[in-house]
Amino acid sequence: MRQLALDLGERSYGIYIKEGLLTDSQLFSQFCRGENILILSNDMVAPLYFEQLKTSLPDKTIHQFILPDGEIYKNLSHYSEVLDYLVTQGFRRNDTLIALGGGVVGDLGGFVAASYQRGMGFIQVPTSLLAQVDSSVGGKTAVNHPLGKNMIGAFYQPLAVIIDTNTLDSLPEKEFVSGLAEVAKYAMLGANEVNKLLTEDTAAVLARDKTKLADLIYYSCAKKAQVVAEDEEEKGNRALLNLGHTFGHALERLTDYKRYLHGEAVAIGIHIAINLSLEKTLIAPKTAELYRNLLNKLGLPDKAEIVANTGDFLEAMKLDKKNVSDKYRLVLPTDSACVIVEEDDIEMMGRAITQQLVAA
Ligand SMILES: NC(=O)c1ccc[n+]([C@@H]2O[C@H](COP(=O)([O-])OP(=O)(O)OC[C@H]3O[C@@H](n4cnc5c(N)ncnc54)[C@H](O)[C@@H]3O)[C@@H](O)[C@H]2O)c1
Ligand SMILES: O=C(O)C(=O)C[C@@H](O)[C@H](O)[C@H](O)COP(=O)(O)O
Ligand SMILES: [Zn+2]
Repeated sequence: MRQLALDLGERSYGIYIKEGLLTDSQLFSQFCRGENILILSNDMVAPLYFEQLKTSLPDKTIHQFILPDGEIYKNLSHYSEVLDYLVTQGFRRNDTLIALGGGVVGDLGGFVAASYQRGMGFIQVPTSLLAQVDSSVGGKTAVNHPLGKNMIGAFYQPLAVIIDTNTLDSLPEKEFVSGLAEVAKYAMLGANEVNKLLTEDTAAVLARDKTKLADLIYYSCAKKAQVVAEDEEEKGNRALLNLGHTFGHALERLTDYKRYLHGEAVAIGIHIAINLSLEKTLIAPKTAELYRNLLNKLGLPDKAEIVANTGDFLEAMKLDKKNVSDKYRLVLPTDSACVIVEEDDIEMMGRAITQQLVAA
């Protein structure tokens, strides 16, 4: 088993990566608190994996809550439905919520766990690539508001992240590729092992070679754990993990969370960030080309088909959580890793956005 720790003092936790962990009852019994367990999942993932997970919890009373599948359901109304269930079933603070699914289930479930009786036990069991390399680690939990992505949430760390890499066998290709955007992000943030796997073993990664994937997940989580351990609540360098997200989140919001998967929107957002880095001469054209080629080779989109003007984009970007003043706070790639810059040149940002838009 590959294993990592996210070092947060008394709230440190382990990230466990191996094929078949869904049925590892020893591992689950180590982290499940209380008598009652709520397995939160959705109507795509639950039919595939709920029963397996249930066998790992023989001594507990198991409840399930199944959300409809999709980003559009990561909202306050579904958050509230889960809370209603916990209250009416008499869950206690000492009980545990297990999020079984992709980032949507993990983000919504984490926010429920954070707020139910001011914090119940929480375990992340991510089943999509994106959730295994990114969303299950680091404690950002949230739901969307119609006007802004992840607008309502909390920092709340899980007790453990248990990654069964076998679940990736059933993940649709488009979702798999979407997860690779966040992996490419780590490469651009200077995670050398991740970069090496993506560039030298591209075919094996795309063919979902088990060993390469386990390595990719391990090194991605290691990079994220290191950044979060140094800045849990995004007071500084954690914002680097937001590369591509200022524009990506605006794109998701302008398309009502329906048209682009999160990773797809982030990939387009990274291209916009590269455009800005080029204009500000923060990056050499050769490095920019390398990054663009990497994203293209992974099968990610580079242009958004959207009926919106740059004004709509810039308006949506105003709600970005990184902003601390009237300026936009952006993460921009350089020849080595990325930098955080404050920007208020609307014209320049408009040009960078326009280059990645095509008429729908
Ligand atoms: N909290 C964080 O740090 C963080 C980081 C990155 C992304 N996110 C959030 O995560 C979400 C995106 O996550 P996602 O890409 O996992 O989306 P998702 O949760 O919608 O899952 C993607 C799709 O794959 C399906 N699926 C998941 N696992 C499967 C499996 N093993 N087999 C078959 N189908 C499976 C899901 O039902 C869904 O249809 C966004 O809401 C994004 O904002 C959060
Ligand atoms: O963990 C982080 O920090 C990230 O920024 C990871 C992102 O991939 C993720 O999409 C996150 O949910 C974005 O956070 P937000 O604060 O911009 O909503
Ligand atoms: Zn993301």
